[in-house]
Amino acid sequence: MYLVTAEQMRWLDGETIQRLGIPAIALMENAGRVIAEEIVALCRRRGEEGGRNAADGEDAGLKDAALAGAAFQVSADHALTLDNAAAERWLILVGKGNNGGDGLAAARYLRETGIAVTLVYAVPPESLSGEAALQRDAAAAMGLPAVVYGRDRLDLAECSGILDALLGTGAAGAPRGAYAELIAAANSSGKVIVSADIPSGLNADTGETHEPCIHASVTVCLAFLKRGLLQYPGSSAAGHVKVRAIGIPTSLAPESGVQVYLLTPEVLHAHLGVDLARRRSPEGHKGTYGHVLLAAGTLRMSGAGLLSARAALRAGCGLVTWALPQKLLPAIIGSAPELMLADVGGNEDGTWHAGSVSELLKLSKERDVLAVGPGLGRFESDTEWLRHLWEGVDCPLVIDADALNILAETDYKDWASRRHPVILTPHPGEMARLAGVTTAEVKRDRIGLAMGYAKDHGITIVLKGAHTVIATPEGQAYVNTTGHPGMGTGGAGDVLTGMISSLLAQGMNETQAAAFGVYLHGLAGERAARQRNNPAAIIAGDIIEAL
Ligand SMILES: NC(=O)C1=CN([C@@H]2O[C@H](COP(=O)(O)OP(=O)(O)OC[C@H]3O[C@@H](n4cnc5c(N)ncnc54)[C@H](O)[C@@H]3O)[C@@H](O)[C@H]2O)[C@@H](O)CC1
Ligand SMILES: [K+]
Repeated sequence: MYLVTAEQMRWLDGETIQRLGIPAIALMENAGRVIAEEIVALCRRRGEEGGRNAADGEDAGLKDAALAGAAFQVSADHALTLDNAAAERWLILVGKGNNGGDGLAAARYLRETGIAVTLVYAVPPESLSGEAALQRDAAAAMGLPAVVYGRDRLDLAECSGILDALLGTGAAGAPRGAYAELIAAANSSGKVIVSADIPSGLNADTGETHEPCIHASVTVCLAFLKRGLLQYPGSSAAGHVKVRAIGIPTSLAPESGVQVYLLTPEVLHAHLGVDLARRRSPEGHKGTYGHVLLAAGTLRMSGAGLLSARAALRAGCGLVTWALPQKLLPAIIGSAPELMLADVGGNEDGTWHAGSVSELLKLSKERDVLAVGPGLGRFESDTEWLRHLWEGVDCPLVIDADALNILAETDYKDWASRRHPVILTPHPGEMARLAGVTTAEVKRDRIGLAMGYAKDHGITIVLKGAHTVIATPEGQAYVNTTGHPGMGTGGAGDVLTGMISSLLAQGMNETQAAAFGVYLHGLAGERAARQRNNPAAIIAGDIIEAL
């Protein structure tokens, strides 16, 4: 599934209208219809929860008896049929553009089901133009009641739900005037809100929410997912997102320049070529599945290394060698018998020493991946140390945690010189240090920033957080959907580093390893949450055990 920008969406709309010859009003009719269907579905769920369909059994019995002898059967349009329609009163907030037009079309379909609707125009209806004006006239001809905000009396307390069709992908900047007032009033009404396409007040590309922004329970996203719906805080404002087709062919998408995908099993398999079944050769042995070298851990943060190493093994590689300061050895020996340990010297207090670089370079010759960073800490001349690894290690590099902070401080930026792939796995704070911006700037557009950085530097970025973004050197990005807030726990990132390294060692390319690693990590977190019965109880080790 694609994730588009507002500009790409405009291009796709335009091509459908011009190249395919589908009139814009037809697309708007489809939009109105699918929005109405989702509102009906929501009302039905609400009715069922309220136990209002208690008499259904009796009805069904009668219908069965009547149909038993019938040769000819007719059924109503189920998607637009609602038993308790008379109990519903919806306000349709209508903006000036095509988003408002979608709302007007939806209002007509809703009225057909028996739901009472009132149109609330944010601007005088005379100011609507194009297809939106056609919809305005159709609604008026059908006799739908309408008020104009600021001119007529309006009481939001009298409705059972609100359709937000104020602003869509054509919005520019923070909602102004009547738009802002209606958004604020809708949010404070306590009523259920459904947004047409995107919540009004949301930046469709970045997920930034302007002040004010609609807080919807459901967003009926039209044709293609908009990037902003997958980025926070936009994700929270959108509520449950339903993507509905309106007649714009998916086959046009590649030409629109879209480069961002939702990370689903289908994308992993069909687009990225990942073998989801993870078949192993009957002839395979530990040497077949790759060997990870991990440089991680200090005396005070030995757990980070241990978690990474164990996660790598659980993710399927044949062997893991953990290179660590000598002082850690007595504490670690026996804690994970499957691991190989390599003493690389170090300081008296159990921290790393820059002199370890020659031993690491030697060790890396026999290994398929070097993962560096979890619990590494900082030490004297660490920037030189990392530069030597960068230049000298003849296999893919995965760089995490403190190693990212070291990298951010080096002036060594000869990224293109590496023959083998580099994967960086920053959280937003580390990403900010790498890119020389603030954490707030990273969060303002996680997808855009990760894509730009990965492409500029020819590396793969795994920007962690809710909906982790994987950005490739070729300029594509994948946005993850697995996982949950319970995974915000110490060590979860170390586990991910181990998993990605393990998949690389098993022969996946850097995009496959990063994307599949992130996806599996989230899935394992979900399984761990089910096993514990509560996401809050999860610790990083549970994620490893759930693999
Ligand atoms: N063919 C198409 O283009 C289709 C578009 N669709 C709908 O059309 C939407 C995009 O429509 P438009 O491009 O007309 O734009 P919008 O309907 O999103 O809104 C643009 C209008 O809102 C006003 N406006 C913009 N920013 C504002 C702000 N900050 N404060 C107050 N007023 C502001 C301006 O008057 C502008 O004309 C989509 O989100 C979707 O809902 C659908 O009807 C399907 C087909
Ligand atoms: K909207």
